[in-house]
Amino acid sequence: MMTKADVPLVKVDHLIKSFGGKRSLFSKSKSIHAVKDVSLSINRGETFGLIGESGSGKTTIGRMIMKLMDPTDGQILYDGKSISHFSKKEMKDYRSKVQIIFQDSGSAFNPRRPIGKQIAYPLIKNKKYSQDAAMKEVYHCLEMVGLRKDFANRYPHQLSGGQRQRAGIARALVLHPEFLVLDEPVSALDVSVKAQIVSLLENLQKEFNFTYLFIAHNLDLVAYFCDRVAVMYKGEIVEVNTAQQIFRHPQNKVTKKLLGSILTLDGSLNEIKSEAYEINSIN
Ligand SMILES: Nc1ncnc2c1ncn2[C@@H]1O[C@H](COP(=O)(O)OP(=O)(O)OP(=O)(O)O)[C@@H](O)[C@H]1O
Repeated sequence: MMTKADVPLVKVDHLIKSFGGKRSLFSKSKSIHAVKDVSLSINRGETFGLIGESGSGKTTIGRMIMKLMDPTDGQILYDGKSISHFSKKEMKDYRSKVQIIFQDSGSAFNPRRPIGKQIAYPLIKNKKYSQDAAMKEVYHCLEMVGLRKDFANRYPHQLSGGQRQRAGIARALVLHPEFLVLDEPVSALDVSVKAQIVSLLENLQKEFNFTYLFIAHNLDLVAYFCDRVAVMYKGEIVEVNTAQQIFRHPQNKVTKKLLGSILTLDGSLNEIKSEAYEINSIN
C-alpha cells in the first residue's frame, strides 16, 4: 500500500514554458523555450539541487512551482495533486505551504516600512491574527533566524546584507511552510556570511523537516548542501543523480563543464564548509 511518505512532495511532470511568439499586426516575436519537457520528483525532507548556466531555465521552474506563473504545458503535483486543479481553499493553503527565498530577499521588503510589520502582514491579512498575536509570531521567527526582537522595528536599509537575508527567511517562516524554493539564496553574500546562512538553512531543515529546492548556477555549495541534483542546459535536464555522484562521477559534458568551474572555487568551498561546521558546533 502506498503511504504518504511514498508520494513525492513535489512532482514536475513534462513541464514546458515558452515566452513570446505573439503575433502583432506587423511582426511575430520570437519564442523563447525556457523550459522544455522537464520532469523531476522531490521527496519530503530532501534538498534537491537545480543547477545550470545562466538562462538554462532554473528560476522559471521555481516560479512555476510557486504558481507565480503558469506552465505552457505539463503539470506540477504537490503531495500527489495537480496544483492547477486546486480549489480556492487549497490554493490559499498552498500559498502558505510553499515559500521562496531569493538572492536578495531583503530587496523585496518595502523600504518605507519596518520589517516586523511586513513579516506580520500575511498573518493579519490572510490568517486574521490580532496585531499582538502576529507580532509575537514575528519575534519568534526573528529569533529562529538569529535576529533580536528589536530588529522588527528596523527599516530594511538599517540591516546588513546577511541580516536582510535572515529577515527574508523569517518572512518565509511565518506562514509555517513545508517546501522552500531557495533561488540562489547566498549568491550575493560574502563567504563568511554565506556559511552562516547555509548553516541556518540546514538547522531549520533539521528542526522542521523542510523540503528544499536549491537553485544555483554553479556547484560550489551544491555538493555540500544537496541530497540529489539535476543539471539543466538550455531548458532541459541533462543529468540527475545524488550530489556525491554528480560531484565525483559526472556523466554529462555540461556537468563536467560546470564542475570545471568549481575547481577554482574549491578553496572557497572548503572555507564555507569549515565555517559552517564551526558555526554548527558553536550552536
Ligand atoms: N518573463 C519572461 N519573459 C520572457 N523571457 C523570459 C522570462 N523569464 C525568463 N525568460 C527567459 O527564459 C530563459 C530562462 O530563464 P531563467 O531565469 O529561468 O534562467 P536561470 O537558469 O534561472 O538563469 P539565472 O541563473 O541567470 O538566474 C532565459 O532565456 C530568459 O531570458
